[in-house]
Amino acid sequence: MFRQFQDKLERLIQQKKPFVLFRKPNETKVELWENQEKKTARKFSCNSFDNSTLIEFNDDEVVEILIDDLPKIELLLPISTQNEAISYNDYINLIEKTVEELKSDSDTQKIVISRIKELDKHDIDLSETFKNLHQHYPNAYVYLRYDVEEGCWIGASPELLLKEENQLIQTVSLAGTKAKEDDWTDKEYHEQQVVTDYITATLSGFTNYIDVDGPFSVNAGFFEHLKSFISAQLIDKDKLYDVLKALHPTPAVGGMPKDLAKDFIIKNEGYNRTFYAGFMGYETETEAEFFVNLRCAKIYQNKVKLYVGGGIMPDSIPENEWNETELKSKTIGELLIELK
Ligand SMILES: C=C(O[C@@H]1C=C(C(=O)O)C=C[C@H]1O)C(=O)O
Repeated sequence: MFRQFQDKLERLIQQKKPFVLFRKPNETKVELWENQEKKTARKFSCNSFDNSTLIEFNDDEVVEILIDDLPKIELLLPISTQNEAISYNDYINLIEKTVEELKSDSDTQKIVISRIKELDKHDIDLSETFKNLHQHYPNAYVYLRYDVEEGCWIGASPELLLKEENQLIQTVSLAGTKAKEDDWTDKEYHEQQVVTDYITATLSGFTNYIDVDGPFSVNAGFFEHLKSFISAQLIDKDKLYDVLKALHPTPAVGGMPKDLAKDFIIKNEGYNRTFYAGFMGYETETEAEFFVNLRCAKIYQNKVKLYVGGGIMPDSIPENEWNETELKSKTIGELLIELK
């Protein structure tokens, strides 16, 4: 399999064709997918936050190898001339504005605000970075996606959006972030409950037997989150995409209510999230699994752009929100490996 994997990767790089590599949670193998531009039972999809872009790869010759055998990945990456990072002061003002919106008589209860943090790092070793993410985040969905126009995205998502197998569906409510040494407060429990309530209400139109287990405090590398495990029985298998569409963006990455929060984000955040906080995943004849594109970065020839955000509630403190995004930026930022 190693030879096949290497040949396929080399061919795709040479032909400048898009591809995606991913390692599912708790696995030790990495899969390589291309778009064969024909209808196949195996499909990988990647959807932008605002639903304006959907990328699909159909591939019935997916190859996989052990992560330790992942060869070098040498790509000609684009150069970024645009500085998209927001300053500390501008971010504080943005959070203040968001808190005002939440306290006003508008119906918004929660809005997730995010930013780009730029790192002056070049010559990233993509293969070694991928291996590093795999080792540090065994429970995450680790991926690398390349496209000549768009460039290279890499990430380690801690958040399952939807898994389906034999009509049993699973998802999680993941929200609330704290440093390991701190204690949880009502603010985070409330923030996470908003997500759980939204997910169960959304699923109730499509499923039977909804079960919620949690919330539990879970380790996310440099910090912790609150997480509930949700499962249910899908009534009609053909409605999987309807469930996905109805869930996305959950209040874990958008806000509540969904449309008001999304409008506020698009008007005020000051940059285009593109694929950050969108979702991606695969489906085969027997199962489907989609993750929220969080803890991700775009790798350029001359820099790295990290995408980080956090849920804002009426009692959020702007400085803490900046610190939370700094902490989240370490998930990928501290694990990047430069070429020797
Ligand atoms: C928005 C992000 O993370 C989400 C927001 C969280 C929060 O507000 O506490 C926690 C987990 C994620 O659902 C991110 O990592 O960029």
